Amino acid sequence: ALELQLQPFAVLLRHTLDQLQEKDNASIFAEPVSLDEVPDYLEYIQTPMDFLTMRQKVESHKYKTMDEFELDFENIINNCLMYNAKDTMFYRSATRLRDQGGMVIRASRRMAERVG
Ligand SMILES: CC(=O)c1c[nH]c2ccccc12
Repeated sequence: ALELQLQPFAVLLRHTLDQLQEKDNASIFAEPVSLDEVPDYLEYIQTPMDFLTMRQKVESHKYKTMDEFELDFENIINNCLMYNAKDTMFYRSATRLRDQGGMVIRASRRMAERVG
């Protein structure tokens, strides 16, 4: 497809994002944490991140490398591990997403090297 020629990296990141979001089956990372629901969130979390924001960054070509993309993904995880207590579904979902997502990103890195 023409798109693959013009923006192979964006296609790869979009596909990677789709695979990462499949691991978030409760969709707790799908959108920014609501500051209405969680008014104290920004007292604890300096750089909020979520999959919707990442998707917008992919579409606007904000990610130049897989490292930048992975930093935002790690941010989603670490924010959740910091804000939520260990005995919560949120905390456990973050550790599971970290483990399962790690494999997804490693595979995408290898693909990026090939497309490189
Ligand atoms: C990802 C995350 O931490 C959250 C996602 N939704 C939430 C609602 C209340 C408190 C935390 C959250």
